[in-house]
Amino acid sequence: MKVLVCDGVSEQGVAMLSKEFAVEVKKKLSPEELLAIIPAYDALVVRSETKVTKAVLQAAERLKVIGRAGVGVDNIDVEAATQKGVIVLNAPEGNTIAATEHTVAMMLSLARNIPAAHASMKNREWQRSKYVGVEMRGKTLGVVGLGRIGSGVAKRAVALEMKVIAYDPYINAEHAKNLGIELASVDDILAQADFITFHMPLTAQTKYLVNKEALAKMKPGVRLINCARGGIIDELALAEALQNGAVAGAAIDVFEQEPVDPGSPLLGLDNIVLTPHLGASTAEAQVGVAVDVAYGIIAALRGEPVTTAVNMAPVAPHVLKLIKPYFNLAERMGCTAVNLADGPITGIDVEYHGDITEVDTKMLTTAVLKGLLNPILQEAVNYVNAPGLAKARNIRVKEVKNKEAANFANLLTVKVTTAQGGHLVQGTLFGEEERIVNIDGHRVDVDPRARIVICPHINRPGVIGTVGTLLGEAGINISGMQVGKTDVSGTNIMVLTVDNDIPAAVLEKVTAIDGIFGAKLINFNTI
Ligand SMILES: NC(=O)c1ccc[n+]([C@@H]2O[C@H](COP(=O)([O-])OP(=O)(O)OC[C@H]3O[C@@H](n4cnc5c(N)ncnc54)[C@H](O)[C@@H]3O)[C@@H](O)[C@H]2O)c1
Ligand SMILES: O=C(O)[C@H](O)COP(=O)(O)O
Repeated sequence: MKVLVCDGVSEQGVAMLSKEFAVEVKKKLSPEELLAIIPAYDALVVRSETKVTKAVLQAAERLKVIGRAGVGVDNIDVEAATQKGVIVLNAPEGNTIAATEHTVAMMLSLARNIPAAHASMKNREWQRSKYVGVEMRGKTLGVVGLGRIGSGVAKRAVALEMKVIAYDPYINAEHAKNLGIELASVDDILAQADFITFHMPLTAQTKYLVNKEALAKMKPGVRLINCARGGIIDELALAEALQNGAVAGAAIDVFEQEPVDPGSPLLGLDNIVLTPHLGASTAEAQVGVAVDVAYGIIAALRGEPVTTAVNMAPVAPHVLKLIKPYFNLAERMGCTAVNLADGPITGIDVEYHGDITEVDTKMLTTAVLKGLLNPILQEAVNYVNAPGLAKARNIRVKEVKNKEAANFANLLTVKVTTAQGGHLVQGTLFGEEERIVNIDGHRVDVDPRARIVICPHINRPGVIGTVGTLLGEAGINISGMQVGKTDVSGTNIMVLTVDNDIPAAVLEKVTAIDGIFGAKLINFNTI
């Protein structure tokens, strides 16, 4: 597997990736250079500089995962990635403190004119009256976007004895109350705040949230801070408001175009504090995001679920802990079920029994789909594209939960429906060991990690021996064997563990044995 690392990603993360994959670090690639080399890579790691466009994704024949060493994924065409089944993951927490502290530093620098005073002194001047500032205590801070960074800024502003009001359509009043602040509408914030800081992603809803009209509603002499994303503030409108004094000052870390156009009107203003997208640029944050993203890339390339994927439903850590041991089992059960199916699958029912029913099991159902679709599709099926691929093939997927689990702490059941009828596979964990415990009503105890042959047959003397002899003559060693404890009268199932792959012609001969209904070889080693 080959990993391409672009932008300045910390060495710690690169070292983690290098232990497992062939890693190449290439900084400052032009869009054309990226387009030319991307077909060779299985994974791509970026920060905010590299633009992962639709064209890049179209050219990326082998790409399985894009890791963003940071929060914002607006430089990645996530929709195009999802359509292609490419996982996009980020490192949402590693730079929270860095961006929070940078915001506070920007706010204080702005209030006390520190950058301008510093520049003046470097110019051999001593201008005390020119740089009189304002205090934070008693001022109202409006926080727009009360997520990780917004909440961190609010907490620190409370410590500065500011009155904090916040707007976030997805945050409840309890969260605000715990921070010692109040929720408010955008209009309330515009009308009341002395300082307003923005901490939400750039979306269709947030683009130019601060435009001419919004600026006109603000308190005269307001100060604005944007350490979230360029484009939340209309820069031309802001420049005008800074020039005419409606806005007393602004502290801006992120810009509509990065690097900033040298002709930008913001660059010529005195009442502005500017930094070149430095919010996440601390030593600690860069190690944090690089290590987090490396863990994500490693999991994704191993085919394991990724907790920080942005184009998959997120999984809470306590849920992941409970369901993670079942991922391989679920995938192998899906693989078994599709191998048993005797025609196109029209429906899949995944039933959960036991304590596992208390948590969200959607990702396990996706693991079943992954195992079921991978053997039959040309393209690689993963946790991102599996549900969409099932839907595109008109396969109905249903989850059923029942807390009671007969004989097992937790039991997974996969039922596939075909025009010919259906098949059933049940599995569980014995301690940490995965086991398939039922196939089509026949109780078995199969370790789903090796190469197995499943043969349904008539329950009468001589049938099993004939299969053994035939495989032996074909040079296939049988290293394990299970015969179902049957609940189904007249028929049974044998599951043979074999050491070699079996040629199709030999499987056909096994199927042709009188009393054998079929012979399906499943090589779990390929999962
Ligand atoms: N300057 C930097 O270097 C730097 C560093 C880290 C993060 N960021 C950016 O800061 C922003 C916040 O990051 P975070 O980690 O706190 O993200 P987060 O996901 O924890 O918080 C974002 C918040 O925005 C809210 N939100 C969404 N739409 C909104 C809307 N229309 N109005 C108001 N609120 C809305 C969400 O509910 C959420 O609570 C992101 O844009 C991120 O890319 C910048
Ligand atoms: O979204 C983020 O994480 C920040 O904007 C940081 O971007 P950077 O990794 O390019 O510094």
